[in-house]
Amino acid sequence: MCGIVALLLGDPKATTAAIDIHESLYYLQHRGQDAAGITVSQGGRVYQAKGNGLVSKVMNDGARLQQLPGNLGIGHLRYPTAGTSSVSEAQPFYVNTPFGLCMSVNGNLVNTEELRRFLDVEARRHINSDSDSELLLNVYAHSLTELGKSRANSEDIFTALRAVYDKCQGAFACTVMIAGFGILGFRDANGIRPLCIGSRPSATLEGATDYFMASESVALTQLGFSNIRNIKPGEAVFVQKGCAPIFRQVVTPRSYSPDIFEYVYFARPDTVMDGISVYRSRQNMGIELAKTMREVLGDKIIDEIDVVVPVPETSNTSAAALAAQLNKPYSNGFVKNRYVFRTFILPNQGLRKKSVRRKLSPIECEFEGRNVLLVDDSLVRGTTSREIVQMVRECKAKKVIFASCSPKITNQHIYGIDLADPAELAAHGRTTEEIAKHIQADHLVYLTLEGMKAACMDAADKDSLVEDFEVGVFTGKYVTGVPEGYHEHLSSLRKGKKRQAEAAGLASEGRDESTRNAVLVTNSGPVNDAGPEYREDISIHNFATENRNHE
Ligand SMILES: O=P(O)(O)OC[C@H]1O[C@H](OP(=O)(O)OP(=O)(O)O)[C@H](O)[C@@H]1O
Ligand SMILES: NC(=O)CC[C@H](N)C(=O)O
Ligand SMILES: [Mg+2]
Repeated sequence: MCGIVALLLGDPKATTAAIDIHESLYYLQHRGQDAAGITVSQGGRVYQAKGNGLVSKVMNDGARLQQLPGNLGIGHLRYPTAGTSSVSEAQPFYVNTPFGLCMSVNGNLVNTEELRRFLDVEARRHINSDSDSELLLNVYAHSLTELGKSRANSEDIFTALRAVYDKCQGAFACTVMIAGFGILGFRDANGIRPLCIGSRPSATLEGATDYFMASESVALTQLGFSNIRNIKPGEAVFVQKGCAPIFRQVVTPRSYSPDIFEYVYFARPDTVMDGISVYRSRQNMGIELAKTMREVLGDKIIDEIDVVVPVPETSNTSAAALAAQLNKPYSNGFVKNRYVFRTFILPNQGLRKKSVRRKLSPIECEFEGRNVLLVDDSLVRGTTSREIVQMVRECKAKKVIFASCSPKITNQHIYGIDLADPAELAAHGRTTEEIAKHIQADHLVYLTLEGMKAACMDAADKDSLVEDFEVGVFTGKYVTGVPEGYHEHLSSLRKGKKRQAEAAGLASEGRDESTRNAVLVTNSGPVNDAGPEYREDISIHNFATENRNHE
């Protein structure tokens, strides 16, 4: 679930867009820890720095910003869902034809094979990586080229987008920079992935306005932007140098169904997404979960609970509300190591496992001799819950009850969160009792899907247009539908990649990710690194290009 941004400074002489973009990426780091990148433009020339790692590492604590002059630009934080973790798939992507186009994508496409064939055979564009985002950029670039203009106007920018909506199936929110011209943002026709825009007065040119787009409102508010407006499903916004933004409904919206996973896990609590406060939605989930627990477990078991403990960090908000609703003491019984990041979005299972203990440690006296209720936002592979329950038992708790703010996760997430092969999900083929046994809890309670949806809807402000939520991970029904054989295709890609990694001896658990190469690309397109690729899941092999015969 990547983070994307775009900025246009109102002062045409300004050169500091990269400084603000860099700053904003710190507020979105939780959306992707694998790679980061910034691309800016000055006088029509494109400058770019990207690589594997956190923003601070890639930008060398800001030292690289000196090489990034410009008054407009885009940024990206990557959490891979397609292709590999290779640095050649770090974003933004750049293509020189037409006009110098750069793109940052949050999302995932489900018809990549078809797009690859189209780009190879019909559009005759070379694709240099396994990333689905590179495909999306090239579909747009091809469509813009087909207009046959040597200079584009804002109308052309929107017209060319129609092909993206026609051809690309899946979920996407994108920011684009057209070198020296302006910034563009657009969102899929169901509004699955988020994007918003805001403005602030220019600090250096009186009367001028800066415009900024980002995945989450927190990045805007922290940088002094206000008048925040969500881009609607199927809508685009273009901000040309020196002009006010133009909003355009490119295609008819199919629905307004944001991904519910943003609210339960992904987004920061200080974000308001599509008119719904993430913080309030999590509080409501806690309240709903308390009610469900009473229904499922009965008063006796609830009365015996001595303490409610969140599994930091995302569940803190829900757990506090749940404790208040049950009238039970709340304790921060786990200490979160502030130097360890999100474990779920780490790229392999060995790292995830190791990270849980490194990240969370129990305060023994908060558990000893007590009936403990542990609350987490989600139970996906069960990596966290198994370790945590074990730790609480080591602290001599009397009883361990586990409660999840999400319903059972039984299906793949196909729109930008790399959940796992369904067979790796804790709930795969198991009843609730069997899952409780698997994580060694005495009882396990899940929030219902209706409860979770209601919790989010009840947190909506009066202007929110959200109609429903994308909940395919819980139901197996996805708002866009998927091409026939897609799940089997994903599964065989995963297996192939795993076999490849094992054969190369690279699948060892807990391998140090810092051995990956990082490069600084300035004013250039995607570059293939020679570094090891040992991500254990999806890799899409570029058969089309490989088999191309020029004779
Ligand atoms: O069942 P699992 O496969 O372990 O996945 C679920 C866990 O992963 C996430 O935590 P994470 O450490 O990523 O982030 P957080 O600090 O925001 O809670 C999530 O909040 C759950 O705790
Ligand atoms: N999490 C995301 O939004 C991923 C974007 C894109 N599919 C990639 O793998 O790079
Ligand atoms: Mg967590």
